[in-house]
Amino acid sequence: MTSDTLSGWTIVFDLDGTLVDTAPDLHLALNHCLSEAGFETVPFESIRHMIGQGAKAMIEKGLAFQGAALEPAALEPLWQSFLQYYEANICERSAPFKDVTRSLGELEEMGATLAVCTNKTQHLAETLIEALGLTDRFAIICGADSVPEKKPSGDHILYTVDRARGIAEKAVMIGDSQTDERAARNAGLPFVYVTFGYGPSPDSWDDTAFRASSYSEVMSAIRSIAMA
Ligand SMILES: O=C(O)COP(=O)(O)O
Ligand SMILES: [Mg+2]
Repeated sequence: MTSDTLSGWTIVFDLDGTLVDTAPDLHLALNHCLSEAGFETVPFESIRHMIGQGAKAMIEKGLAFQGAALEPAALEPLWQSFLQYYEANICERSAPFKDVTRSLGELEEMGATLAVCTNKTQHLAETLIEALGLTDRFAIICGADSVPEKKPSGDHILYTVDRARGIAEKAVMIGDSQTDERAARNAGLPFVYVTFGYGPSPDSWDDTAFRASSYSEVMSAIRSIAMA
């Protein structure tokens, strides 16, 4: 591939489970807020299925895991406690997945613009990416609270592409969950599903969806999309 193969292309990445393995730190923060409020903690193996729709949804799933539920107002203090703990301990054990840093560099060399579209809050997403030294890689980081409707709304992705000064016709979404796949479909973007994240895997596949079990497969998928 020539060095400008991806010129004009915007590659949009989900954050948790796609760029960064955040499960260990999210697990500690979730258990902190649950136990502080007098609930049981949840085992690490269960956390993967609770990530992907934002922190509030994760806390609700942590409660449901033990047969509990709270009204929105009663959930608020747990959410605040989660946010406070997580912000202070956001990058204790979190790390980019294998080959992420190298692949981002290669995409940049090929002329692509890189962006993050995440259901994390804007502040937490920026804090994590900064802690990992990756801020300069991205034209834009677009958190759930910086758009009117978060993923699975396609608008979250389209807004991200627009703010990265890209165009939807030359954009790809990379993500680890059904939420990402639905958002990509709603936005009309090709989608690359990474199998090493937290899932759940998409419930529908068409010819615009690719499956990648490593960053080298992510790179191949992006190449075939751009060359189609
Ligand atoms: O924090 C979450 O639950 C989701 O974040 P993601 O959209 O980056 O996967
Ligand atoms: Mg994710």
